[in-house]
Amino acid sequence: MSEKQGKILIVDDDEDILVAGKLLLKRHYGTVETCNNPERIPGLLANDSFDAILLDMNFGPGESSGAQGFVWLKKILEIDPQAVVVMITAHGGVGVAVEAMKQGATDFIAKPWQNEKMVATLSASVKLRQSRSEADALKKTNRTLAKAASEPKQPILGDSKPMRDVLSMIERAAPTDANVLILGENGTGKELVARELHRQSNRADQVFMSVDLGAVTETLFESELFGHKKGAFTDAREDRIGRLQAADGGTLFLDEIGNLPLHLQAKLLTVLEQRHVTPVGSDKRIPINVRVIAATNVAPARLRDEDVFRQDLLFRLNTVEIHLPALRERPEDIPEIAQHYAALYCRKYGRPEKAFSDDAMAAITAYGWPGNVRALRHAIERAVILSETDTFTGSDFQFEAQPNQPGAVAERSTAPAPETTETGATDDLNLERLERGAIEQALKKHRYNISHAAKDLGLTRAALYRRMEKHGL
Ligand SMILES: Nc1ncnc2c1ncn2[C@@H]1O[C@H](COP(=O)(O)OP(=O)(O)OP(=O)(O)O)[C@@H](O)[C@H]1O
Repeated sequence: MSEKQGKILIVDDDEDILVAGKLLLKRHYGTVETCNNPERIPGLLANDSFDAILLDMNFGPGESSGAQGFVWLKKILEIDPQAVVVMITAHGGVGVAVEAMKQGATDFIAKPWQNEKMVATLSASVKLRQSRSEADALKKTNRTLAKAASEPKQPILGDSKPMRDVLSMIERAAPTDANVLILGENGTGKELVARELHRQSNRADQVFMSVDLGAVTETLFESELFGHKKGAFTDAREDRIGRLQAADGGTLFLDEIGNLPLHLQAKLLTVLEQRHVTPVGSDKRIPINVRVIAATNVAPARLRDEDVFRQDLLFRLNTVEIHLPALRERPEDIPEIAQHYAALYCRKYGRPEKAFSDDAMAAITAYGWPGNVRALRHAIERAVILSETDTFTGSDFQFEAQPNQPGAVAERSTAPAPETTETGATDDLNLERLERGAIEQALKKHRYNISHAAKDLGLTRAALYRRMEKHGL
């Protein structure tokens, strides 16, 4: 907004002041309204929004205590807490003006005023109003976005005993603000559970901020989490708010916490203990109020090894621990999950809904699903796209051989493994197939630990997930 467009209100019972003020300010602002009776203020504010209000401290002959000014200042701020009010004081009434500022006035002008001083004060006040309005609008947008983001997009499916226990833990832990550590293999639904904890918590209309610690590089860890000041390092071209500060008031989800190197674990612990962050290059400590939910696929026994994970950090994170069972430990949940995602993808791809033949359901229920629910979901999506029959049959699903897995089903893969020569080099130079082969190999090598497989392949976890989806893995 340029100053020419601003809207100013002058409230004073002295007509001369009103005329002089209007004449002066008209040159700088789009609208200047005047009012000689403060009783009209509520009516004016009900119909209009002003960028600044000039308010006299005293109304009526002989008044000099400023009492009425305080009354009307309070009233204005009740009607519009973002209002910017500049008090007009009698010469020598500085003490009263200072008291008015303590009570919420933005500034004051002493009568008789100097024109330049009046214009400068009003200009600063209008800018303040503008930034207050912007901050207010941003807060409202944030709240709406946070609410939309925490709407339940995906139900947590499964009615097996272990899943009923998980749901009951969520219900009990969610409203308490206690830190929660979620443990489970890749694809078991850890992030889904974290979002559900947030959704059922008292912070549900605040932000849910997710940080994938497996994807944050060591060099950028502090800047990403704690923020930085402009100029703190070569690439710091402007101030940046860290993820922890951005999560203020809401829930901070620390995913892949088990992948954090020990020295960074120490830094994270300090911040969580002291409940404030200091951006890189700044000496200002910023208080933060976050509920921490962390997740990892690292096995509990390994997490309790102090050479791998700081035990003081573990104790800070695991006030409540939720263990997500692998899908092979609850095969009775598979039909419900399969049917849910089949219906979802049939709708998404505009296919008529399809049932599962008995042999198809038996095959997917018997399979060990090393990639857990995520892999089952992808298998269903692929079957929806490729299946040409009225019902899903066993041949619509491809399973990897799992020799050591109870319940493993026949091996069948769409892409034949690239043939290797005696030297171990491959003759098949088709890039797509090579990529698929390398990903399959890495996943098997790391027992479907996505972070480790991604690292081995030189990819981020997100990039690996995208490629797994592309190849239907
Ligand atoms: N119980 C469940 N019901 C429905 N969908 C589920 C369930 N568990 C997981 N999923 C789905 O599986 C996919 C993976 O879930 P999610 O990302 O929460 O797993 P994760 O354990 O956090 O995985 P990772 O450790 O690899 O990050 C998502 O698409 C999610 O919707």
